[in-house]
Amino acid sequence: MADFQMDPNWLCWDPAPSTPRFTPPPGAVDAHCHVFGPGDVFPYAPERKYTPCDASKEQLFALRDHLGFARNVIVQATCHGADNRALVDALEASEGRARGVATVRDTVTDEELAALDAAGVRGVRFNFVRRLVDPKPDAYYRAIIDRIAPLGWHVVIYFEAADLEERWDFFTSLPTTVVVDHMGRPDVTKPVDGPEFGRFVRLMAEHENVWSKVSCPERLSKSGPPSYDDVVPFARTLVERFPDRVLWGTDWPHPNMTSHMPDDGALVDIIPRIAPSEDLQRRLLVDNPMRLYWGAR
Ligand SMILES: O=C(O)/C=C(\CC(=O)C(=O)O)C(=O)O
Repeated sequence: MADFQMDPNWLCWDPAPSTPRFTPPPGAVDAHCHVFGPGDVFPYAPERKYTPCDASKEQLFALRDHLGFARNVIVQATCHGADNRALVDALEASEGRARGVATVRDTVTDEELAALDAAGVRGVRFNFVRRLVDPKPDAYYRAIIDRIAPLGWHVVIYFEAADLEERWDFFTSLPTTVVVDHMGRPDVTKPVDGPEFGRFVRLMAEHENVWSKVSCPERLSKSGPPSYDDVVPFARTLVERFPDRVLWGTDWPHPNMTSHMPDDGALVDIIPRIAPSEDLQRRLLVDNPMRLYWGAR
């Protein structure tokens, strides 16, 4: 039995989040969350850059119900590397109420891809954040795309704002639907109509296959909890400009937070501030994730 110790000073998820004042529409999807271990059942990957606090599927599903959501999209995190067993276990236990985004290597077999697909995986994640992974050359990712595109899967990319200029040609050449995590991690102390976020808006404006998760105010904010006021204009800009290509997620269990651990109920209460009408809320929380993760391929 593996005996994992979470990193020193690791902030564990909030065991008693508040009940949100905002009621998500029926069928709402938390489209960005993770399961971690438990490490003694699903060991963390040897190549990981952090060892988290365990966060099980049962705990995720309890949070889903507490926050008033119907479904989850569970995203493979780097602490599990390309070992998707914890993810698949959660998908299979979800009774069809969860879909997954996996991490695979370029050596993945067709049988492995078919098994992931049968479990409910609908995309792969490419992570370019250097504190989490050692990014690979573009050709490595292209080889994977050639394998997953026939399945109708999409690609989730996670990068820092500075990477967008450097990898622009690669990101804009991807042939599948591309979902960007956490709005491309803008520096929210810069103006929402300035050149840095302008580049991200241009990415979405010029490339209709690019979607964004309007998630992670707790990671991006400098003004802090519970209202995360400085992040709201960035997320709202994307929701209003691209209402059919945005997704929202809790990011539970909030790995690698160092400033504070968010109250998941307070995160849900930000939704009506970034999606002010019922129509925008329904597209963000129901229509868009259902089309991408539960729709016909
Ligand atoms: O949970 C997230 O989306 C963000 C993460 C963790 C992560 O992406 C990973 O481990 O794969 C982060 O910024 O540390």
